[in-house]
Amino acid sequence: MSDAPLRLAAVERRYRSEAGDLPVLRGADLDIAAGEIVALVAPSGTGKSTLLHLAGLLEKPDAGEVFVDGRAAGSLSDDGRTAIRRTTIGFVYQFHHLLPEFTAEENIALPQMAAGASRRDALARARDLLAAFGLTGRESHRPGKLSGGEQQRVAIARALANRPRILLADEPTGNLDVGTSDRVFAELLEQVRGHGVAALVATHNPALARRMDRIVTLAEGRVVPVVGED
Ligand SMILES: Nc1ncnc2c1ncn2[C@@H]1O[C@H](COP(=O)(O)OP(=O)(O)OP(=O)(O)O)[C@@H](O)[C@H]1O
Repeated sequence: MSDAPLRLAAVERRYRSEAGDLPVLRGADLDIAAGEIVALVAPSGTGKSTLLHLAGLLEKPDAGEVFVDGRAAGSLSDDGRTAIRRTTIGFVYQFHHLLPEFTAEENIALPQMAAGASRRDALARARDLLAAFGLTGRESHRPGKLSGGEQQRVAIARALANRPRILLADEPTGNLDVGTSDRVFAELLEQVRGHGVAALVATHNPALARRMDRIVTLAEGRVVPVVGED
């Protein structure tokens, strides 16, 4: 039995439509160790979002199993899955989904409070994370008063707020210029390595992918390694 924070074993997912069945994942296997960051680089439509949704317990596989810290997600109730999503998994979406009526620090504090932290502790951690991502001075800004890149950094900080065991990200630095993207990614790496997070990052950016521990792609519904060309 693997003790990897995240393990997908023989996962299958197909979508049904009037045109027939579309098998997207057909026996996908993936293990991510604590402190390991894996790049998922695959053409559009091959199933990256589907894989991230299954890993994040947002969808259930048609066959196979997702293990979080060795526990089979299929054996959990809906409440149990929600609890794991809240406390164990951090998500960074392509479109950040920050709450517009709350400030940057509140956006990072709220998931901590939902997981049981006091408002005071949650805000203190929010400020630390904002500082780590270069956003000191922006704590009280609402998302509408932040640039796209700043909003994305707040979203990354929010994903890390509950010290997740697993981080799932879809183009986490997509809106950032090269210099900012480098710095934000360096901080993300430090958080992942320093806190033993298992991270899966979908990206179309080959330079970013090369900075991760390994690169995988999707081929015929399976996860396959990409061997470096240099
Ligand atoms: N809810 C759904 N119902 C029917 N088909 C779906 C559904 N979700 C995804 N698909 C189809 O499944 C395939 C994989 O979709 P997915 O979003 O996982 O791809 P992706 O690799 O993330 O693509 P992109 O890089 O464009 O975001 C696509 O052909 C898509 O049209």
